[in-house]
Amino acid sequence: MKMGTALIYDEEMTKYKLLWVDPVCKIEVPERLIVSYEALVKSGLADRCVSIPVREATDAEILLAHSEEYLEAVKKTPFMHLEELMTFTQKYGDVYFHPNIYHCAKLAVGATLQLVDNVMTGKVRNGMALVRPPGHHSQSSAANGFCVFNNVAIAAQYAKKHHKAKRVLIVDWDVHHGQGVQYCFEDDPSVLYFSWHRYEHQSFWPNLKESDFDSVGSGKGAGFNVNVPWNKVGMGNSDYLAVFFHVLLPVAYEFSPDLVFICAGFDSAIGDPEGHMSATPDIFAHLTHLLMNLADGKVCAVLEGGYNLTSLAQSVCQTVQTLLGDPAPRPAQLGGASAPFPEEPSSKNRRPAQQGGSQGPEGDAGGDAQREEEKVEEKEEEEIVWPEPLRRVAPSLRSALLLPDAVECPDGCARFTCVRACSPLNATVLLRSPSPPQGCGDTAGVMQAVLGLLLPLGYQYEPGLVLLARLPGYQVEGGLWQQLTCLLQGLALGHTLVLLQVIGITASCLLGNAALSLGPLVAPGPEDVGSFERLRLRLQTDWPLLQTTGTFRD
Ligand SMILES: CC(O)(O)NCCCCN
Ligand SMILES: [Zn+2]
Repeated sequence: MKMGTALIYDEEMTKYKLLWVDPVCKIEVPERLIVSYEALVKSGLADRCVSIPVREATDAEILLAHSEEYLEAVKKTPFMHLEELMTFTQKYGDVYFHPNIYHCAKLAVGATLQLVDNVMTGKVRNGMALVRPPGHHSQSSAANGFCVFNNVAIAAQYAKKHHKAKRVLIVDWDVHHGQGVQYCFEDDPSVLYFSWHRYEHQSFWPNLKESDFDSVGSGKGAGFNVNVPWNKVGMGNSDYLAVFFHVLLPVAYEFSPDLVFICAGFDSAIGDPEGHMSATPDIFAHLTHLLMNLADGKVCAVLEGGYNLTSLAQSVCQTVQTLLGDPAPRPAQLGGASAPFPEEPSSKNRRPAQQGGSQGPEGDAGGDAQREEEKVEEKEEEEIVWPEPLRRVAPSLRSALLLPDAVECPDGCARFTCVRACSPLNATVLLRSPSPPQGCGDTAGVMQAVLGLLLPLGYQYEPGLVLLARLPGYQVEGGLWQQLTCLLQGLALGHTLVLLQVIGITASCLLGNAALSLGPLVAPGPEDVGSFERLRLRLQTDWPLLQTTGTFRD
């Protein structure tokens, strides 16, 4: 199984900015990329990644999701002077142009396609493209929401065309609805688009009726568009995990994609001036981990939004460190709606005053009003603090095995005589016993129980150790066993003790490899569904993460 995480970034994409006063666009600053990349370098994560160079997208690639006339119009912007750029910008909503933004937009698409090439050809297992301008709002003939070309929509079309991808999953955890992606794949059953987004009954930007939960796609694409609108702010870690367990993951496993994109916008993190959500940066480690066993681990994360420079940098690091295979941290603040953090934070996580950005033309009238508004906003922002994510240390030895002498030790594992001796991340005790009877329960039913019961319970219980036993009588077939072994490593900081008869397929998971895809799942049997639902209803009063109805009623 291929290892390695690609990181695609080029500082050229920091070389455009807002050239006039625009209170809506002033948050989209070059520093977003700078602080993210610097945090990856400072934490040592950048060095652990495979650095892949960016390239410019070709016209043909851009035309996979945009019209000729739009591309031709954008091609003219490098030669425009300020007034022409402002006039051109007026044609679109909540976006700005700059003489260098066309070049950067081609690099953002090209970087995303480089990531797809390296993942789909197995040169790396997964990766992240740190790009700007973002993409998920731009449409066939329109720039929108700081986006010029739709990086992920183009890349999904590209993966289908050039890498024969049959089913592509796009998970959009940005706090804004990526309507550009939804429009692009509206009637396409080969691309499943999932988005949660701040909505507040259509009162939040982009104020679209089609961002509501009843937009499910059309024609052959009906059912392949999943919108989760947040009708209030302050959604937290429990809400995000509950949506993954009870909505996204069952659909994603049934869809069984051969490639996963993440529209990785971090304005859904705490402290963001757009999102006003309460989820802490460490939650992106868990969201990433829960997606990494789809598509045989082929995950391409592409930066979208994120405007609090502190939570953005922390969230990017949490995401990349998980793509690298490090165990996820203990999730903070689980158990129902997020509670306000203690007054005295362990660190001063504050949004630094915006450097650079919108210095309008001299003597502009808006200056004082804008400074007033900024003071109000800064004050509001100042109150939001959160704990610094804990350092996640991956032990040098990932997996150790206690084996009978005659049994060969799989590559990458270490034979040990006692767990304490080498304090590995996980450990396995191999039991000698007659070959196990065949599996029980159907795959879909077991996966439904894993996603809808076992994982929510496990996250709420926060065990110090996960004990996995594959013993006679209650066998699950290999692919399921791998999914279970991988998914449960998101708990207990990855400390997993496995008791089993057969080592091969399990060792691969314990070494951090992705579980093999289960293939498209059929509906679980009615008796499974019934017993599962009765159990969930009985348990949910004690385990809020099992709740699926009360959580979302606004
Ligand atoms: C990429 C993005 O989703 O963060 N853009 C947000 C634009 C907001 C305009 N009011
Ligand atoms: Zn956004």
